[in-house]
Amino acid sequence: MASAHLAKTVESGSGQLVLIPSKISVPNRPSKLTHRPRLASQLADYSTHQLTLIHGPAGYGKTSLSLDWINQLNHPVAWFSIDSADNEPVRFIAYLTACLQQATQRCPQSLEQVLTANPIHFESHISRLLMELANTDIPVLLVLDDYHWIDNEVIHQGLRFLIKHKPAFLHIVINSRSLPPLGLANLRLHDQLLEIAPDQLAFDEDDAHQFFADRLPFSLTPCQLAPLLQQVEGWPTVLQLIALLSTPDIDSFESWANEVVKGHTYLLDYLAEEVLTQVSPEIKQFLYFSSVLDSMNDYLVKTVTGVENGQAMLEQLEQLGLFITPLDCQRHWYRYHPLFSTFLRHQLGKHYPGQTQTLHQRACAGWQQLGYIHEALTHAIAGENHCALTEILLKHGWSFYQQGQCRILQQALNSIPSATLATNAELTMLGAWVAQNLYQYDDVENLLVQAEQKLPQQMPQPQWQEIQCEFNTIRAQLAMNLGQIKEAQMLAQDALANLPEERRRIRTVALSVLGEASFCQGQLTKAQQMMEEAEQLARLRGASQIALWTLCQQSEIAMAQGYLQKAFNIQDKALQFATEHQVNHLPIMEFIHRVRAQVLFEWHHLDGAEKHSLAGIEILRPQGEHWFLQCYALLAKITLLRGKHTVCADYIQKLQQLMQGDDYHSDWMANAHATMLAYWQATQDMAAIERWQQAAPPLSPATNHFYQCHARNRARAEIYLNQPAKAIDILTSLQQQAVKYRLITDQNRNHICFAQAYWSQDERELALEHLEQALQLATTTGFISSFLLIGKSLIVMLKALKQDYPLADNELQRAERLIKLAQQQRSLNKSITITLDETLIGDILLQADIPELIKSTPLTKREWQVLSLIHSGLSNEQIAGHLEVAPSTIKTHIRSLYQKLNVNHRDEAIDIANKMLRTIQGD
Ligand SMILES: Nc1ncnc2c1ncn2[C@@H]1O[C@H](COP(=O)(O)OP(=O)(O)OP(=O)(O)O)[C@@H](O)[C@H]1O
Repeated sequence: MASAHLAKTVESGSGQLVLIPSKISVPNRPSKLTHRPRLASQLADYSTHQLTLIHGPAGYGKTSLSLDWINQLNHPVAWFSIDSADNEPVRFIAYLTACLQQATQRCPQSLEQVLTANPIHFESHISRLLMELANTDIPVLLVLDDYHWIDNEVIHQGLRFLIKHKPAFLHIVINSRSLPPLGLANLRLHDQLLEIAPDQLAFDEDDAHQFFADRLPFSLTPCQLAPLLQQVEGWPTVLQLIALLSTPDIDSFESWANEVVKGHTYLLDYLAEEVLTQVSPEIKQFLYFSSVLDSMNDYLVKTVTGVENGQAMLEQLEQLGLFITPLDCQRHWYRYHPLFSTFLRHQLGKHYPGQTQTLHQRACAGWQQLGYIHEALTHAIAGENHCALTEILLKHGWSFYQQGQCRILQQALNSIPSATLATNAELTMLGAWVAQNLYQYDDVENLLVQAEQKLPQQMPQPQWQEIQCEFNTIRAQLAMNLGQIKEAQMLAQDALANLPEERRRIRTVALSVLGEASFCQGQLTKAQQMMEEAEQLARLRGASQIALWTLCQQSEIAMAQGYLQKAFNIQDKALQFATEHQVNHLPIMEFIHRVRAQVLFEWHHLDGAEKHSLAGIEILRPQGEHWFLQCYALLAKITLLRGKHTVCADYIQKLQQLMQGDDYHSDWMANAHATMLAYWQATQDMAAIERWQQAAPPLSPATNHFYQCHARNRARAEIYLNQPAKAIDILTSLQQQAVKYRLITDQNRNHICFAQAYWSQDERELALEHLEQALQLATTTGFISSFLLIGKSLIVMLKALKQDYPLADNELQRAERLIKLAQQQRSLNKSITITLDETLIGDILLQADIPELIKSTPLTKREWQVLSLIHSGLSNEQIAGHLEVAPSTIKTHIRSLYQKLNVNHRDEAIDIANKMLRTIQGD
């Protein structure tokens, strides 16, 4: 705690020192002091040490920790709050004596002497003091708070003497920002020093959690707390500043915390008052100049600040507790606390305007000299050093790109004026690939067009043609990403025909574009071969982005072929590749996580699917929410199968919002629409389905999985809107194409849709035929979830299938597992959604709680039918029409039915049917 006392020596008329009582009183323990058990247990060991030293930068909680600690102890405490004026030996010894006298009620002579005799001999006075204090066995704690004010060697020497000769009952505690020269190394060596260092003083998550819980009207989750704590590196004063002025709701808390962390004026003022006032002008300038460095060593600080003794300066800053941390055991590398850095940079701008750029340029040269190119590039950007930027990018840009360092590349390229960039083909291509990689498609075309206006005049025609081929390959990839298959194919073919053999990297890209185009056109085998070849070439050239892209494509092809296990294994390869090449952060990794989530979802590994969808979102967070569409669609389907209505509704809303404002690739749209339709069906939102149907995009030839998905969405909408015949028409042509192009996964999905359509049309036999074929294909695909999305009616369909068809063992097992899962599934809509069917009657009769009469006097087949139709909400006339009999016949059936069910009204009959069905439906 910085002393609140005025550092004034008051002398009475007699020349006696008058002591300020509050400097030797233990400060009041603040009521909301956070108890820190981790540190308390360390301090509990104090009596076995000669000295306790609590050291750390300003406001790190040294005083607070001591106050909390002594509050737990039952001992007398001699407390001395030191300030700048106490650097005088006489004054220091007077206060030291007085606080000990006050705590022990002893040594009156020493006090008398020190207050009157002037000058005194420091060490002999301490000897006298110790003699007077002798013969007591009550433990006493002497706390010297803010010892960093002392730099008088006489006082240090006296204190070393005191520490060495102190009696056992006395324990000395020193709180200091700097490391005092009190023989610490020797004490450490003999295990005589109990030391609480800055990294221990910093608040950890437990401390911070308790601290905010005592102060805020809302609680912070670990996810909110951890990043904040990381940014402030546990510095209690900053947390106090955040808590003190925080508003009563969590949203403004976060923005306020953010403001403080970025360098709020209160924090800057605190540091200016508490820290800068205590350092020499040379140190101040060194701090300002070196603040442009995120980490530093002797060479760098010399290069940047111009000092001759860089290492000695760094060690001195550490010794003074100036928010500097060594980064290695040898203490060659250091860094400042990030908030202190912010503060220093602020001061640098204020006191040395115009100097910052020069310092960054020096730092850039320094890092380059040491061979750290990334750091050099950062400073070249900050120093707007165009020459250095161009030089570094031309020399190292592509290797940065291969390592996936697209963000810094983009920053660097953005720092070069666009007119300059356009005259450099290499940098333009680098920029275009970076933008395409970051999904900033508009920027790709802009960069290419600008260069096309300048470059042809700068070089011979053949060279320009070669460059244009490269430009067209980038455009081919872009067209592919935008779903313009023909355009992409044309550009890639042209590039391959005209690019020289030695341009291998770009030829590999063109090959992968052609592979993808083949895939989209239904040529799966050809696509697979091209992608494998492109993968090999990319691996040979160490082109990690292209290698990953081709692996993703291979995984998608395997999925389309129905080989989900193969797709899964390819994804493993991709994940392993990314780890080996340390490119797990690349935007393309979202693709891998997404396809992995799709497979896991199909296999009903919902937790795994969720994990990978969330991982995909995290990877694309810097790109913005637009790119979350696919992962949101997956998460919506997962929550739908889990029966989590509210969460699912949230995701559906997000999908709708994203699609309102943006244009997406057909693949993305089709997946999102499929999810939305499944949700509307589950919630029986027919109006939404109708609206979707009216605005649905037109059908395209379904040569690939996304056009198949799109057409199937149309068929699904027809089924849900009770137009199964229309659905069957769409599905029939869809299935023909799926068979023609060997799209097995789509065939599997189409069969499921067929089954649903025929079932709702009461075409039981055809429905079961398709269901059986779907089950057959599922032995290859491993499908579970696509079946479950049918909802509860899957139960009765599968029971009927089991009864009517001799199923192979593995199909039977899958059918039984599906029935179980469908029964356990929580639906979004709590109503009974399955209908009474003859297949279910056997199951129903086995239930314990059905009316006895049904068991003893079973319903006839007709009566079951009638009960089923009553349950479906049909009137007597409608039932008669449906069964093609006279209304009077239906009345007779109903009378008999009521008798057997022992009921008098229609509602009661419906109620019983509901109960019976619920036992089958589960939920
Ligand atoms: N255990 C704690 N509980 C609550 N607040 C704390 C605690 N430790 C530190 N703080 C907060 O941090 C601020 C600084 O703490 P403290 O004065 O103890 O630091 P210091 O290291 O002694 O500072 P200086 O270097 O200026 O002497 C306090 O005013 C308080 O708001």
